[in-house]
Amino acid sequence: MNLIWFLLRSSWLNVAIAGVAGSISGVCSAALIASINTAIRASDPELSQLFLRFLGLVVAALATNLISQFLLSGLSYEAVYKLRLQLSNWILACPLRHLEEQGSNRILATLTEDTNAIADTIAVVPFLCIDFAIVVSCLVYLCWLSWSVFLVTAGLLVGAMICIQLLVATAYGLLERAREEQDRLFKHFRAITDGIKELKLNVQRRQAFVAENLQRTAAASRRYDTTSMRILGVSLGVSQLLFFVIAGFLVFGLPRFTSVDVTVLSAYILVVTYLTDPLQRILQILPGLSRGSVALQKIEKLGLVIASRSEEILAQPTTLNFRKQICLVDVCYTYQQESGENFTLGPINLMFHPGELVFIIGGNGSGKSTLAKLITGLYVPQAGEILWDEQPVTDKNREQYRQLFSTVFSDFYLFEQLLGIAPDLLDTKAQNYLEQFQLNQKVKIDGDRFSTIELSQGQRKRLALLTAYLEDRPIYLFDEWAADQDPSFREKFYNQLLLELKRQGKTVLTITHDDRYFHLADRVIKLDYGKLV
Ligand SMILES: Nc1ncnc2c1ncn2[C@@H]1O[C@H](COP(=O)(O)OP(=O)(O)OP(=O)(O)O)[C@@H](O)[C@H]1O
Repeated sequence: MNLIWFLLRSSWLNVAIAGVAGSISGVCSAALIASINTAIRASDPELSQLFLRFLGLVVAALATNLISQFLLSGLSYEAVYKLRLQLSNWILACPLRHLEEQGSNRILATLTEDTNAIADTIAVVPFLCIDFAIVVSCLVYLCWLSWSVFLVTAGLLVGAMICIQLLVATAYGLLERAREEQDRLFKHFRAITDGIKELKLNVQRRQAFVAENLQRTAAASRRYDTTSMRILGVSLGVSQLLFFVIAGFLVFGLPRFTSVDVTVLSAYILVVTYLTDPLQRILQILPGLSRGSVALQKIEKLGLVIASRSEEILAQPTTLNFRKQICLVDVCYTYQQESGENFTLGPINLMFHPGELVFIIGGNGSGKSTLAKLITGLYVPQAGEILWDEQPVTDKNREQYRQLFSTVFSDFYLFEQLLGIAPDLLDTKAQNYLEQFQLNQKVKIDGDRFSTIELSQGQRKRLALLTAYLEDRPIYLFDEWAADQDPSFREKFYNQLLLELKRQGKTVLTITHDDRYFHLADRVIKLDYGKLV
């Protein structure tokens, strides 16, 4: 049902018009059956008038059917289009930690599998509406013919439908489990693409990965899918049998209990036979609706909607001020892990001023990157607060606060395009930086696009640095930037680039292990297992 609500929310007026047109189409179809039934028993003079009525009904049924399908098809794809954009916006507005907890494989599965499942399902909704209208109208006609026979027929129909729906519900549960397995499968697919080198270089690892992870999950997904499809097949078979059972009961059974007019009986057989197709289609489409509903539920379970509303999102970039200091006051952050092994950073008390060069050092796993995510506003402190020029950073201004920073994290992402950067900067400054970072032989800037990003890791980091320079924010944060650089460029980074940024009045925070250059910093902050030392 939530799928129908989802459609209704997209444009209730179009749904209403399509619903009315579909209902008229269904009523006309039932009226066509009724007029065929009357024509069989009619005398010659009545036939010409009945024929005209028949023609009129054919035209009306066709026209309203087309209107309904046309409107609903447009609407379905509009709804999917909106859903795709909305989902992406929700993800973009979600706090980073929430997305990390959900895992990229689940998010990817939602963006691809779930939206496709919804698109496929929604495409059949128009047919469902029309078939539903036909069934209801035919039932009304049957009731008008003879309510006592109708009660018996309807009783049989309802009983059979309940059986079928029980089967469909079982299949629905299995489909849900198949979808859970697909999340896991996505994780393994990522392991294949991201870990291809490690898998190629070690046959035992590859075989174990395929046998224990990939094959097992794929097999479980196949098992659930196959069983659910088999159950749906059984439900289809039962539904086909249903019509013979009803027709058989009307012809052989009912006359034994009560006297039934032969014309009523033949009309009933005609209508029940006619109903076979739309009813079967409905029963076939319903499982599809289940698939779409499972997909919608998956999207809801990700909690993107609620999480994305937790902080205010800027509609337009605003001017950035950083005049006095950024203060971390008793800031704490704990990773809650299912294994129970929690890591806590803090309480941290720190202050950063404009024009300061600060090095953040510490052993592996001491919390440097976590601190960087807290300072840049990507993580929200669980205790304590951050003050920006004496104003607390809250859900209302966190997005604005984040715009103070240009960063190159150790797991940075390099966009092929220089997005959101003024074209005049691209023509002048970008070219200079390419030369300064010794990349001009390798990379060109065509419009707002790098000619290539197929580069060594060190070169890609230089391009990321170029992007950060073009952003020209008051605070720069580099997470082990120099780790992949050759000695001469590393020297240049510490002795020239960082000092130049400082001279320009930028605050530069650098996570580093290069103790040869610690003397250059105004301050060195050391972390040891989440505490400042
Ligand atoms: N996404 C995460 N989920 C759960 N725990 C995490 C996550 N990221 C880090 N941790 C935990 O936080 C601790 C600190 O990690 P962090 O990445 O901040 O350390 P680091 O000092 O930057 O390490 P390195 O020098 O190796 O980059 C780790 O020991 C780990 O237990």
